[in-house]
Amino acid sequence: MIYTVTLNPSVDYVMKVDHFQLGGLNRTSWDEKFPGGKGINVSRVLKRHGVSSKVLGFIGGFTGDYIETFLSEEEIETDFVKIKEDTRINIKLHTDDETEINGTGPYVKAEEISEFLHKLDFLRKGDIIVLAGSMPRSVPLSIYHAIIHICEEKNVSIIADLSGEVLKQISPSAKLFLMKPNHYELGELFGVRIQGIEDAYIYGQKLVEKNIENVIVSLAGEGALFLTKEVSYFASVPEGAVKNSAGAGDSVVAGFLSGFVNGKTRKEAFRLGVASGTATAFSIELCTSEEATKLMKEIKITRL
Ligand SMILES: Nc1ncnc2c1ncn2[C@@H]1O[C@H](COP(=O)(O)OP(=O)(O)O)[C@@H](O)[C@H]1O
Ligand SMILES: O=P(O)(O)OC[C@H]1O[C@](O)(COP(=O)(O)O)[C@@H](O)[C@@H]1O
Repeated sequence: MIYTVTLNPSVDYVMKVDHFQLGGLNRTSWDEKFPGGKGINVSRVLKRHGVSSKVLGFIGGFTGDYIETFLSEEEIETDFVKIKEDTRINIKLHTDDETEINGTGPYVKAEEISEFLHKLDFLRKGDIIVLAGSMPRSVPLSIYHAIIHICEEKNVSIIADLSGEVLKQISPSAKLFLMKPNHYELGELFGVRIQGIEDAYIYGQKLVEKNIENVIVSLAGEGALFLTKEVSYFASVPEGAVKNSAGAGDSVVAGFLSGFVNGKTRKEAFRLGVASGTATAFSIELCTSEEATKLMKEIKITRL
């Protein structure tokens, strides 16, 4: 079974504002709401690729109800810990640029954190867990150490799509099946600025040396790198009109994972991951399986 963990889900409020004026009254020319949060996006794209998973995390209030209903309508299984405060709303503002404002998230009580950790009792050998996204401020970093400890004891494979301090804390010691930083997160991890594919390769290799089995470094419109001890690939992506890149990275993780569990080679799983990421960037919502499959032939993979 695949589990995705989103400790800090969100309602993503995507809005388009023409002629945006900072400090003025602006009106949207288009707006839409979607459930968000990285693990949730991974589960939604997995489902579109025909792979089932269960969504875990903290959820609360009217925003939490919206997310649960939305996921249940898409026939995605959830097992959230219900918390008292509202799940956050993240703003995705489309002007000439894409600007994101992500909320800090609700207050989560100590007993709600314990309830979450107890839920992990059902993990079994061979399961895969995807740990993705930020944490509400009230949740201590130690929750990830606890989750990783449980997974290691139970022989559960861990995929990490984390950033900032969390990533810094867990990556030196955790045995991970897959890690997918974007170039910015990779740079943050090593205290450097990643400028281009060569830098991404150098620092991505450092993660492979730390015993991370598969590393994907995504570089937005520049493509992505796939690095392992045995082999490394670069995938180029086609040019196209970016409609909404929120969820593109999550789609890379979901595409790779669906390819992997369906028995594709790692190279082809990587291709499906990158195609899924680009298909999501080129659409308003997360990609469909058809959109990703259609792009597969345009993803050129080079062995490094
Ligand atoms: N401008 C773009 N053109 C084509 N593909 C894109 C573009 N931006 C993102 N993607 C696709 O989405 C993937 C993830 O994007 P990236 O921005 O690196 O990750 P994240 O969403 O985690 O920040 C890229 O590897 C690529 O496949
Ligand atoms: O937990 P964080 O880091 O605040 O990120 C949450 C945001 O990330 C997203 O999951 C999108 O992530 P990616 O663009 O990295 O794939 C949004 O749906 C959500 O608003």
